[in-house]
Amino acid sequence: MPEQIRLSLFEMAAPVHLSHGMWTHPRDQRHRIHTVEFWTELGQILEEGTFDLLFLADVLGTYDVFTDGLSTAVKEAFQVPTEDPLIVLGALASATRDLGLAATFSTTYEPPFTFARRLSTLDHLSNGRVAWNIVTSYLANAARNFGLTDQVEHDLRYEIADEYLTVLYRLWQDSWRDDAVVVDRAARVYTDPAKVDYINHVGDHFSVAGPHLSAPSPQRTPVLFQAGSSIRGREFAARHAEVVFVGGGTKEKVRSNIADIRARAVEAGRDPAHLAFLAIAKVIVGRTEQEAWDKANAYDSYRTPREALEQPRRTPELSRYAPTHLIADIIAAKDFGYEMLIRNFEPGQTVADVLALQSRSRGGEFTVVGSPVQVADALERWTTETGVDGFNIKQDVSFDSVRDFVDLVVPVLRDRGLLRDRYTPGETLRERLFGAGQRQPHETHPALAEQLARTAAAVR
Ligand SMILES: Cc1cc2nc3c(=O)[nH]c(=O)nc-3n(C[C@H](O)[C@H](O)[C@H](O)COP(=O)(O)O)c2cc1C
Repeated sequence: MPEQIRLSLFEMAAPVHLSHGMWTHPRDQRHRIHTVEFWTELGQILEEGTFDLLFLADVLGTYDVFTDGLSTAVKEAFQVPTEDPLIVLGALASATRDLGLAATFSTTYEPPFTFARRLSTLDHLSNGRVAWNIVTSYLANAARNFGLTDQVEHDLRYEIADEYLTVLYRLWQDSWRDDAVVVDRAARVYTDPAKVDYINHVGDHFSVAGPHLSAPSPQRTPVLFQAGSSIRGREFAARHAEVVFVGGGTKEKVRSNIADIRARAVEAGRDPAHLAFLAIAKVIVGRTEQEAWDKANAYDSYRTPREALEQPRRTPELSRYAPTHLIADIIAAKDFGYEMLIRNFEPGQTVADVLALQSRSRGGEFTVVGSPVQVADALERWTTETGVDGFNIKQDVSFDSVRDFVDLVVPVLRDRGLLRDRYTPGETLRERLFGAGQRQPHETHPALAEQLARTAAAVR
């Protein structure tokens, strides 16, 4: 049986995540993101297509980085207005039964104790379907929303995040034993006090006594996602992530990103086979290739021109450089958005190489326009040639893009044995991604490795 392709839908509780301008398409439904009905409908389509999970991105500030301040971001609905993804996941826990539910949360601004409880609650309510994408946040406006004048320095953010994770692991894994809750009415013991403990963490950035307020949830530690691209970000991913989002670019670049992170995982004492990788993919499918291209061209007429949004936002303004300018030099100068260049390109490439690739792939990442068989071929080729385990699929028009994918591509993937045709009842998200019985992180993951070391020390 061939390896199954992992499918995640890449979304955000906002009218625009990455599909600039597509909210102007008459069929787009994202103006309804603040309604339970929108998420219920999306969740049901994804479960019909037996997607592994829905992933919601998040930011804690606005993109007031354009020359006109706030205006462009607000007019274009560019990641604003945006609703709290963790609350959306709560609604989805009830509206769906099997779909994995993943959201971004930043380790830079809100303390770990309350966040630990929120995720445990979601893991309980969803019967173990929750995943967390760990970010440290990159928007200056977010810093100003939390009492700071500017962002915490990049590598320090990751240092804080490391300690944040240590606190969470101790709350999730150590604080309550599996059999702590007994609900023994006759003996008048709800929870056995010998099986719940303080964590008494005192570190450079956090001081948390515990105990954790939630009883152990099905996965205890939710499935951990990460997408760092800097050296420090990759080190962090190699240590903590179970699923890593790798950027697009060329197949060679994706392959080398995966090899790099797996090698760093070995250095961190982990089994590199216990990391899965998802690449961002944009898919436009029609019943025929012609229909798909007609759709792609029609969509293009609704997009906000790339120059109006993307260049000033996340990617260096490449027009300021000579075509022969080396990517390595832009990265070394840390020009605004340089992280995207690290993720997607090789230092030896030039500005001309980047521009050529961006225009070929309509956005610098894996894009496929075609018939159902052509799309399935491309997805299959990408997994075998790069080693990614699956895709984080973007929508142009919600719900049409995912509806097309489920109606047209999913049957082909199922025929080829690349996608399940039903879910396994009662499995947690981690079991779905890493195999039956894997409810908690693998033994070499720090969530467990550190706990095992502490238990061994206590026994000695
Ligand atoms: C698929 C994907 C999803 C991401 N989602 C978010 C997100 O929701 N919120 C966020 O602040 N950053 C998000 N990022 C950005 C990364 O977390 C990270 O900040 C960025 O890749 C730069 O890496 P660095 O911090 O290691 O330099 C995402 C990146 C990728 C590739």
